[in-house]
Amino acid sequence: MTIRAIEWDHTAGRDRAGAVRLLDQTLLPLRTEFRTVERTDDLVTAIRELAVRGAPALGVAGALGVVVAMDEAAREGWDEQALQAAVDRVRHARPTAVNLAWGVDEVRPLMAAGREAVLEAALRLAQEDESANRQLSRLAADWLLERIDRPRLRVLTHCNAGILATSGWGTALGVVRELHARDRVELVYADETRPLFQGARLTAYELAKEGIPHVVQTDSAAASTILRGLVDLAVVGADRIAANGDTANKIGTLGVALACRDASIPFMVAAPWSTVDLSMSDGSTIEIEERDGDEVTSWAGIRVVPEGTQGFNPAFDVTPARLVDAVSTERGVAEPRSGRDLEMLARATDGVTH
Ligand SMILES: CSC[C@@H](O)[C@@H](O)C(=O)COP(=O)(O)O
Repeated sequence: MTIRAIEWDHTAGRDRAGAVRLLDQTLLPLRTEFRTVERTDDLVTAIRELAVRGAPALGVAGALGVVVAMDEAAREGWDEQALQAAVDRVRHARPTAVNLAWGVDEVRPLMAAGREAVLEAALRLAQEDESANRQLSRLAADWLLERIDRPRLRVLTHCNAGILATSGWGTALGVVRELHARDRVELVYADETRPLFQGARLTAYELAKEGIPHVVQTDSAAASTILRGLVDLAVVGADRIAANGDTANKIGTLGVALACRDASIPFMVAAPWSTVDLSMSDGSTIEIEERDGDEVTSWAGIRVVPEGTQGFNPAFDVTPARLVDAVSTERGVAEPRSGRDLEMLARATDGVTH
């Protein structure tokens, strides 16, 4: 699958100076449509609506968002304060995935060097994301195949951590793709991922395109599927990983991890280093995005709860390090449950780039 969730279109935009091109993920899998974004607030809206989503893709959105803001400032005659405020709006569009702020912060210092320098850095960041994903997928597959003695693996995943959530290849689904390339996948159980169905709509879309055997199950089936012995491992992406291995990911991930622990099967997190937040020693201070309750109380625009009943809609949960067997990154595989956490991996690989 060669589709890109987010890229820079060099000739798009009103004056053909370039603009962000997003695959509108709110419409998949029924429609494949793209949004051309050349205004900061349209990018913020696209991020909030989840037209572009997934932590690594949000990192790219953050970095390219700085270019969008600079171009808009030039067009509209904004002063420096208005420009910086626009960049901040992108940076804070969603709170949980550290990649979004990271993407902005990576290129922001280059603003003084001019728009081309920022654009070049943002495009490099996107490229590096894809190569990081490929590397962490290879390392993850090696780790898993050393530990699970089966010709082909039955894999459970939650939400969407594939091509659509990154600038290419994918993280958790990148691991699945790597295993599939080695002819080691029997079946993927994709949790549908309520309330916005990233698993049913997006993960199934990617797996189908790749020809990887899969089924979609309700989120509430996951624990039972695991305890019935139908699954050999779970692999998920992450929005933020604290130094000790506590991991924020899509709501429902924690239940998967608890079931994996009870069944004594590996629970793996797959994420590029840009998702690791060493400034947080543990996950207790990770801000959990709370989304509109209507996403829970309605389905396809139809209200499914009684009038007057409110929805509660935390978008992420934090899985404690004690439940995380492995975190595969491009810098290596940490094993938080055994005490080999991200801090240790950082120290061991300081200065190592892949
Ligand atoms: C490689 S994507 C990792 C995570 O960002 C993903 O698992 C996830 O939870 C995405 O949530 P979303 O709300 O769709 O942005």
